[in-house]
Amino acid sequence: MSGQKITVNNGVLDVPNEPVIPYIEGDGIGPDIWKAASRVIEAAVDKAYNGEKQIHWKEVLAGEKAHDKTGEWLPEETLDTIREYIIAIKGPLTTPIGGGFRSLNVALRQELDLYTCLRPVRWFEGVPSPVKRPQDTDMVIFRENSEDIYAGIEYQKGTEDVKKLISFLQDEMGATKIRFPETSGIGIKPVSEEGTHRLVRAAIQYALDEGRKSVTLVHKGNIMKFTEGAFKNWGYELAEKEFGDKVFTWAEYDRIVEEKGKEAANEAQSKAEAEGKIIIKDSIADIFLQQILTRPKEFDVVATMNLNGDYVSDALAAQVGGIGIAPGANINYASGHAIFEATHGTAPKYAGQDKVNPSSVLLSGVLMLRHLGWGEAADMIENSMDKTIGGKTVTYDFARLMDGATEVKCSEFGDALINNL
Ligand SMILES: NC(=O)C1=CN([C@@H]2O[C@H](COP(=O)(O)OP(=O)(O)OC[C@H]3O[C@@H](n4cnc5c(N)ncnc54)[C@H](OP(=O)(O)O)[C@@H]3O)[C@@H](O)[C@H]2O)C=CC1
Ligand SMILES: O=C(O)CCC(=O)C(=O)O
Ligand SMILES: [Mg+2]
Repeated sequence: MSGQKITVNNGVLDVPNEPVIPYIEGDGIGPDIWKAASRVIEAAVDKAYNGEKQIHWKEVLAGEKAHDKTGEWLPEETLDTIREYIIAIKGPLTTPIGGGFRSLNVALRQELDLYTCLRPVRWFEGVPSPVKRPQDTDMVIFRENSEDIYAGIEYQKGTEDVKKLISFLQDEMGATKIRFPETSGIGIKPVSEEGTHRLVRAAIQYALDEGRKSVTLVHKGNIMKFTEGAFKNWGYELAEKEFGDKVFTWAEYDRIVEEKGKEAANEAQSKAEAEGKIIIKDSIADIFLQQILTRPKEFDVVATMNLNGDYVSDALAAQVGGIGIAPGANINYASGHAIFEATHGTAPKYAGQDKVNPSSVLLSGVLMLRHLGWGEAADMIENSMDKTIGGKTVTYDFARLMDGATEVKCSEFGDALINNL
């Protein structure tokens, strides 16, 4: 196979003109969307660089295809290949509910320590949305990707393990609030200072690099004090310690209120805003879900834990047209490793129908191109998307919400995008 390896030095990528990029096709709708999206990416790269740059795709196996071919759901070879080639892209993978194997998506993130799940949420001209002003939603989610209840530390009802754990909690830790100990399953929620620091650091650095206005720490710290509440406190501490006068935090605001009153605190915040400092604030997760809908302009970069980030990603995607157009990336900023993937899953009822919207995985490819420094090709795809959707040539998910749309198949939408490059 031709092509060269991407290398990384101190977290900085060295990208050859013909990089080898591993891809996982994915389960369910994966093959359909990958086929359409990869063709568009190839065409855009070819056009943007007059054939001087080219991606050499290298298929790696995971999920049902891997199981059929190798008997394993996530072969070690797949992990080794992604470790070696640094950057990869994937389609969605199925996770059984309530039993069976644990999420392969989560396993990939954990194995490669891809601690940031980056999910930008913005509206594209012409995309149908359930809100009146979808253009007001422009946020970038930094979801912690390696900890929380999502880590998969769980014990099933009735097992020896759960009995042992419940006895330990009751007899040695003084827990009195397990309501039905005989019939409980137990899940564990690890949230660490280190994990919080590296995620919040990445979010603030992104806000500075991209000229964003604020970072909101989203948590349920009033109820889960030592996990979600600690996330908030550690986030503020990190912001003040590492970013100093580049930020103004609501923790600082509260201190000014205590010392000098509210008016002085408001003045200090206004001054910080005028000086272009990043405002670091926080919001409790339940009210946050209301406010992103009612006052989306007040939010910009969002840093949160794993489960909150999962919920918030799909909720915000809805505001800008739905999960069919919601990209993402899983990144370790220190090692340089990254896997780009859509926010949505395998949508099994549409598998093999060449029907669904390939935009989420395609826009994940756009994020990947930007990450590689190939912004010209990325811009070209986004412009083509504006033009194609603006011309009302769309897949079923948008067509059902638009008047006068031409509904096309997944592959045909890919063709239209290529024509409009
Ligand atoms: N990163 C990953 O690989 C992820 C994997 N999953 C896994 O996927 C499986 C299915 O999960 P499920 O809860 O059904 O969620 P999905 O995201 O797979 O699908 C839910 C619904 O979202 C809409 N949708 C999803 N993708 C598209 C698309 N490309 N274009 C248009 N509409 C789309 C469809 O809506 P409608 O019915 O309205 O047409 C679909 O029925 C599970 O096993 C889950 O664990 C889930 C999320 C992420
Ligand atoms: O791993 C899964 O099956 C679901 C993951 C998910 O919903 C997400 O990461 O957004
Ligand atoms: Mg999800």
